[in-house]
Amino acid sequence: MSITYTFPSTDALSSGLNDFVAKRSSEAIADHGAFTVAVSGGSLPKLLSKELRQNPNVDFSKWQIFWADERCVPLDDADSNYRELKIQLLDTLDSDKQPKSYTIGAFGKDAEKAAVDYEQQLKDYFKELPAFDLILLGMGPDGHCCSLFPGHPLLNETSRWVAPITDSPKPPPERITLTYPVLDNAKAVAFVTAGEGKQDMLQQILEQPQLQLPCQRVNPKGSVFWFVDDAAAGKLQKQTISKY
Ligand SMILES: O=C1O[C@H](COP(=O)(O)O)[C@@H](O)[C@H](O)[C@H]1O
Repeated sequence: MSITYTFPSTDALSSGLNDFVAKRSSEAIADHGAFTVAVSGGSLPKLLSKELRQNPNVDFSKWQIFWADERCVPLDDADSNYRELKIQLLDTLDSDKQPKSYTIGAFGKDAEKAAVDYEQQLKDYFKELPAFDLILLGMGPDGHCCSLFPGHPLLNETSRWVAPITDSPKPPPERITLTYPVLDNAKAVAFVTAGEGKQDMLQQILEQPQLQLPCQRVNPKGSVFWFVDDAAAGKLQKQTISKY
């Protein structure tokens, strides 16, 4: 099942996302004592954190945060997906509210070593194929999500949970990414995208399923949600959209 929610502005989008994530977090913590979430980079950390960081009802200390993809750079590098979430969310939380963050190891540009190490971190926590409570994904202007790019052989990876990529068309070239076996085993996946620059790609992804772009190939056991602003939704047919 896929549901698309649109919002009149990016502030309203952040607000809707805050409600949604807070509810998912509370339900997961009530059910099994933790909220396992995989977070993307790009524009997502800012859209996610704007309201969420001030939400007193979210028990961040029970969050287990993994990254949907990460660039093979130091954690304090401007390209680090971890760094962006740290700035937008983690640094704003009190020390007793800090989540557990599972960051990429320090292997320089060695994406293979980083992927093996990150998969082991997932295995140590989940013991079996991860069933994330929520995976939060962005949508690149070419339809990529995580570091799964159109036409790339990694789209066909079926055994690794975390794969290396050394030829990412978007810099930096060396990255690691969750693979479809993990994405498709999630309890819920939420795509978040905003801005007029995403209009054409969003229309293709939601209304031209035959294209089989990376975002369209995400087919989890749980539901898929799209959180988009009106600017990005400008070319969608009305029946594609639901009210939040
Ligand atoms: O490189 C990446 O890009 C995508 C999309 O980013 P956006 O800025 O267009 O939202 C992001 O989801 C991914 O995590 C990141 O590594």
